[in-house]
Amino acid sequence: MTTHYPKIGIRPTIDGRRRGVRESLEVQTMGMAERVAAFLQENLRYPDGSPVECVIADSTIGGVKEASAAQAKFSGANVGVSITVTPCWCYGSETMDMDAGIPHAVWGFNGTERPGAVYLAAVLSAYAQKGIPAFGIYGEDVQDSGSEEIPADVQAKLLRFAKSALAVALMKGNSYLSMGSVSMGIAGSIVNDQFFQEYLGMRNEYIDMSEFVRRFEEGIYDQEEFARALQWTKENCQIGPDNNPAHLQVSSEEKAVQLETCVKMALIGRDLMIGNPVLAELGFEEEAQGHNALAAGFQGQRQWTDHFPNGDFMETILNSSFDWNGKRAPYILATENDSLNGVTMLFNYLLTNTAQIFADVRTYWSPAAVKRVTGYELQGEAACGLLHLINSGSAALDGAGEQTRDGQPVIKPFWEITDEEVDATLKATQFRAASQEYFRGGGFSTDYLTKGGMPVTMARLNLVKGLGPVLQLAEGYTVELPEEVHRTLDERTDPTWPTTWFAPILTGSGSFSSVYDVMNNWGANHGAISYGHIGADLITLASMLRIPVSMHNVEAARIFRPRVWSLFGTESLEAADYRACQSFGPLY
Ligand SMILES: C[C@H](O)[C@@H](O)[C@@H](O)C(=O)CO
Ligand SMILES: [Mn+2]
Repeated sequence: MTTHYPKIGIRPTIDGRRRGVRESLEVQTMGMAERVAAFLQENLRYPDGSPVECVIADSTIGGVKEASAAQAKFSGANVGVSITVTPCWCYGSETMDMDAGIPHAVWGFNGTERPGAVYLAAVLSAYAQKGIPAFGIYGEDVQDSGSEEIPADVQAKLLRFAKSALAVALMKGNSYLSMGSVSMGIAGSIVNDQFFQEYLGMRNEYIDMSEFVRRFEEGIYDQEEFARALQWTKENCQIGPDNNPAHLQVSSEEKAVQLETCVKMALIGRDLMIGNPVLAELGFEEEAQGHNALAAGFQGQRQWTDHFPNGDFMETILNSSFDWNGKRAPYILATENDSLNGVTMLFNYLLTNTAQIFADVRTYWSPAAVKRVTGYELQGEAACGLLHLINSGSAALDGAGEQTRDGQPVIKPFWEITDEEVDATLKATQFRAASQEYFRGGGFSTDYLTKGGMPVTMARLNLVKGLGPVLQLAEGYTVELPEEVHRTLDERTDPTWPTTWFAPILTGSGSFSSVYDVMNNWGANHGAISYGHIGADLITLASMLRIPVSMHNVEAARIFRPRVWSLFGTESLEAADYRACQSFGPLY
């Protein structure tokens, strides 16, 4: 994984006319750039928790010579995001950033002394004409020329743009690693390399699951870390009751061996993704390199799980914000090698720096069906029905909701999580013998119940022949049911798997007319669930990648796409989005 993170390039553009105009604007223009840089550095962080870095052009940009000097500086500094700021008129196509491979935004100061908005409109039309979509940022209220303030509405747009643009930049050049191949015919695990290459700028790497066996047998893992990891697991991960019928339960000796295999798998899966210098010390220089994977998927079912312990422990631990080495950034690992859900998890993660829940979108429970089965009347956020999100596999432990902010359950970036929250999460989780009928090789599934009341967003990427990738998302809340109601519903499925009860927010139209409609329009068997209402960020990110959004419940006021999208129509934003994405085509 690339550790030299991409930077945000800031370009102060200016009216090139000397002998009065340019001179009078130098301080204000460069000041805008400096204040935007400081603002972004204060508010955005890279996946390792360090503040994002901005690079400001050496001079204000009044013409093409200075534009290319800025370009040269940026290309030597790994700039992956471009923000142009100006309080005044500048020469549109002469000052614009022409790098078509990165996201662009322009903030035109809303003032009266100088025409920043006129430049904004002029340069955005140049971007439109040249096929380089750019985001326009224009404050709603007029500011005085001396104002050093970044108004709240401008701040919100700068953050939404920069967060999404950094996600684009962070993906570029990294890999998705398939560990195994297609799981049980799941289309998302028929990995489409064209999609990764053209839409995400990512490479596809592949290994056969037999590589795990080779590493077990030849001892290609850090033995010291393995001993430490196993001990930590035994001390911290509670083994819950075995739910298998008596004749299928395996002995405790056999379970102990399975647990060792599960822990080894976690070490090996991580090493395959990002490499491990210790392997070089053991004489395995090639293996020490890893696959530069920012995300991965593990096939598991069936060739692996019919014989070996399942991937649940590995998937859960790697996706979580901590392990035996302490708190750390999650690794993004999809169950069943569902690469499209893996990429959705990656989007969610890069926008939030938080661990993700991977789940089957298993059951729509109507109020009537819940009432019939339990006698309970669904209420509150759940009054119109619920989705049961549950899966063997990749739900991060963080999904239990045992972290808090202002007394409310949350999922935080790893650097904000306390030791007490790690403990509470482990105490809220059981590792339960895998269902032997499904998993003949055994293993342990992660069992927790997500705390209610968390704002979350469920998203999913789909591929459609002739159309390409399409994103769908639903903002909503996690729900806490009365204990016996949960138990009755959970026991009808597989109670050894983690459950999240999800109530999407309804808008009364389209796919959000009812909870049933949300379920009925979901594109595949999985969803990626993130803490927070991040639908607007996902929409912005999708537009940068030219991925249309087929269903969402985000109000129009929060939707922020490149300005040129409005030239594809403003009456139906959804239709305009499809036309714009099709017209521009994939980013790479
Ligand atoms: C055990 C089963 O095969 C599950 O893994 C199955 O329901 C899925 O998760 C399919 O995505
Ligand atoms: Mn599944």
